[in-house]
Amino acid sequence: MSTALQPKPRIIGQKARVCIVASKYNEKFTDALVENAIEELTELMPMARIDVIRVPGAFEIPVAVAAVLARKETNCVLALGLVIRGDTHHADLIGSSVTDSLQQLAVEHVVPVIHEVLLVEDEKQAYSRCIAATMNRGREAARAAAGMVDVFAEIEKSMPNPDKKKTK
Ligand SMILES: Nc1c(NC[C@H](O)[C@H](O)[C@H](O)CO)[nH]c(=O)[nH]c1=O
Ligand SMILES: CC(=O)[C@@H](O)COP(=O)(O)O
Repeated sequence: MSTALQPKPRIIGQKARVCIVASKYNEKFTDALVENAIEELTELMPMARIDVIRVPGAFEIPVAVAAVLARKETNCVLALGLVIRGDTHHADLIGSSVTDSLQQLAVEHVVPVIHEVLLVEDEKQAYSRCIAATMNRGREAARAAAGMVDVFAEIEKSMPNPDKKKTK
């Protein structure tokens, strides 16, 4: 399984609204995820408005994503967080519940939700994914977001939805 970053998608020239929902827990790492995601988004989607919402821990991410999607203003949500495995099963419970909820929200609202709520073994794994460049998951999130905004624009162009509001 490749852990390296996927190539950059093409630049999105249109306006779009993107929202980052990130947990604060393990702040040194989650702050770095957010910073990397914003830098990459700014390059790939220069016309996008980027909102950032911070929640206490990874478990709180899905409900905040739900609140954002309920407003129907956003083209893509990036969920960013870091769970470091402890001694109990708590980390796995959070990881699978967050994963299931994010996918359910994306499909239910038909809006891409990018999943970079990471579950790692230790700070070494966290460092290489949140702070170092080679496999930075904040940048990966931004690339996936730009790719999905492009995919949705293509779908809209080839199969216009007459019920859809004109602008987001
Ligand atoms: N241990 C980690 C947590 N734990 C906190 C939970 O996410 C949650 O805030 C709490 O259970 C209250 O509902 N969160 C992380 O994001 N990362 C961790 O390593
Ligand atoms: C994911 C957590 O909240 C976790 O760090 C808790 O640690 P432990 O499993 O040792 O209670």
